[in-house]
This record gives sequence, structure tokens and C-alpha cells, in this order.
Amino acid sequence: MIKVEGVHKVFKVKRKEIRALNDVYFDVNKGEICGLVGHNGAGKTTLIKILSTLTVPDLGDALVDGFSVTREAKQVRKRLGIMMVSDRAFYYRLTGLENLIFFASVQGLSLNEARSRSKELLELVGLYEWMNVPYMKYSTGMARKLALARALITDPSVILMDEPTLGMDPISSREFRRLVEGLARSKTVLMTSHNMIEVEDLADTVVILNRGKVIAKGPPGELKERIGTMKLIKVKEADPKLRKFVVGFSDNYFLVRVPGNLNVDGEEIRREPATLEDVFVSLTEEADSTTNRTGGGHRRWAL
Ligand SMILES: Nc1ncnc2c1ncn2[C@@H]1O[C@H](COP(=O)(O)OP(=O)(O)OP(=O)(O)O)[C@@H](O)[C@H]1O
Repeated sequence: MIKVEGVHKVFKVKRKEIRALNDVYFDVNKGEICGLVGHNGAGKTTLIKILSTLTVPDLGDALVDGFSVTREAKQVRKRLGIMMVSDRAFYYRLTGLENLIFFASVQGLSLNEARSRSKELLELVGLYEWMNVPYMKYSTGMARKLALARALITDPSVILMDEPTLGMDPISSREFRRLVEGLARSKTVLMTSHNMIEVEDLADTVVILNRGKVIAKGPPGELKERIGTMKLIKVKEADPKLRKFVVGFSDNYFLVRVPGNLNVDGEEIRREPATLEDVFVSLTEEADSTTNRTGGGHRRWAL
């Protein structure tokens, strides 16, 4: 399991302070997949780095299977599988199998163990037939599967994934999600994503970060119930306050999709149940407008 307990992180850039994480609390239980979502710069990667023991929090702590990331980093690392989405994660000229054998050897497995573990993992992620093909010939979907296999070498109990399906086509992405779903039954998974359809499909719980703060957490269904119904409205005026809700334009009107309880002048077209994307848009908008009202915000409205 993962327990994040009051984590703060501030970066100093040219005497300016960037508050990347501000008193973040949440738990992910064993057998659960947690989707960590937020705008660009909301603090997701910083949190993943703290859990991976690559960055130290300024205040607070996080536990990975009961071990503290600040005081027991070595124990934490033994329990973690980190799926990196980077072009530099593998050697281009080596095959998928050779790459995995290399990384398994680095993790301390003997050559024989490394070979059999690598083949087992290639089978698990559906790359067995491609194991002797050089990595440079892998598609994005195959490269992601290999990255997942690499994260699983030590059979970790907790898996961290930063935007694992970035750049994948819808079919490969769906296939990948089913793979993660199967794995998650015996593990704890924390993944970041900008793809709300994916998070809605996969996550048991969702944590929404906004400017370093948790503004909502819970199962997707509960979060959607909080927003309830959305309404589609044709509006004539380009009201800057509705910027985030605009879903379409035409010559003489804007189409906005707003929470059912928001009063907006215009012609209502229809009502629909809220999706996770609606939850994200509505709650981050609410949090930002509260911050702006109290003078703490810096993001400006503009249509
Ligand atoms: N090493 C660093 N030095 C200075 N500022 C940093 C550093 N790492 C992150 N930040 C800043 O901290 C904030 C949070 O960044 P972070 O990368 O965690 O966001 P994110 O939610 O992962 O964004 P994205 O979705 O774009 O990946 C941003 O304002 C970012 O510019």
C-alpha cells in the first residue's frame, strides 16, 4: 500500500518559490489502482519522484508498504517497480529480451535467472514473439509493454507509472489497461494520466491535484455523483468565466458544457450525466476561482 502523509515540496528558482506540493494526503490500498490527475505543473511527477525516493519532501512523509521514503529509502526501493516512459529507457540496438536480461542482471539476478524471468515477463506483457526483435523496431505500444515488463523484474508490490499510455493508439492503450488491471489484483498501482477516459476505465480511486493541493479524491463513481448532471448550452457572449467549459464554436454562438447547478444565460440543448472529465474541469475551475477570489491565484481568464 501507499500512504502519503502531509507532503510539501517547494522548488526555488532564481529566488522565486514554486510550491509543487502543498500538504498532500491520500492512501492507496493493496489491490487498488489509483489515478493521479491534474493540470500540467500540478505536482504529479514531483509526487511520483518523492515516492520513488528520487526527491525528498520538505515536510511530511510517504509510506510504501509501511516503509518511509525519507527514512527507509532502501526498503522502499526494494518494493517499488517504476515504469518510466522515456525513449532513453532501453538500448536501441539490443532486442527486447537482451534489454530485459541486462536490466535484470543489474538488479542482481544471475544470468540464468535473468533469462528465465525476462522470458516470463515478455510472455506476460504479450511480447514473447517479439523478444528477438531490436528495440528500435518496437512500436510505441510495444515499447510501453517492455517498460512495464522492466518495472516488474523484481516482482514489486507497488507499481508507479507516470503517464504510461502517452502516445499509444486507442487499441494498444486499451490492451495495456487490461494488462495493468490483471496485475493490480495482487499489487498497489499509482498512475498519473491526462486521459480521463483511461482513468475512469481503470482507476478504483482518483486523486485530483490542483496547484500542488488535493482538491478531491474518491472512486470515479462517487466523484461523478458529486457533480451530477451537466448541461449543454448555446451562449452568445464569450464570457471569460466559462472558458474552461467551452466544447464547441460556431459563427454566432459558443457551446458550453457546465454543471447542472450553474446559472448560465443561453439556450439549453440537453442534459447528460457527468463524466470524470466533467468532474476534473468543474472542480479545478471551482478551486481556481476560489483562489483567484482570495487573491492567491496567478492564472488569468482568457477566451
Ligand atoms: N526540479 C525542479 N526545479 C524547479 N521547479 C520544478 C522542478 N520540478 C518541478 N518543478 C515545478 O514544480 C511544479 C510541479 O511540477 P510537476 O512536474 O510535478 O507537475 P506535473 O503535474 O507532473 O506536470 P505535467 O503534467 O506537465 O507533467 C511545476 O511548476 C514545475 O515547473
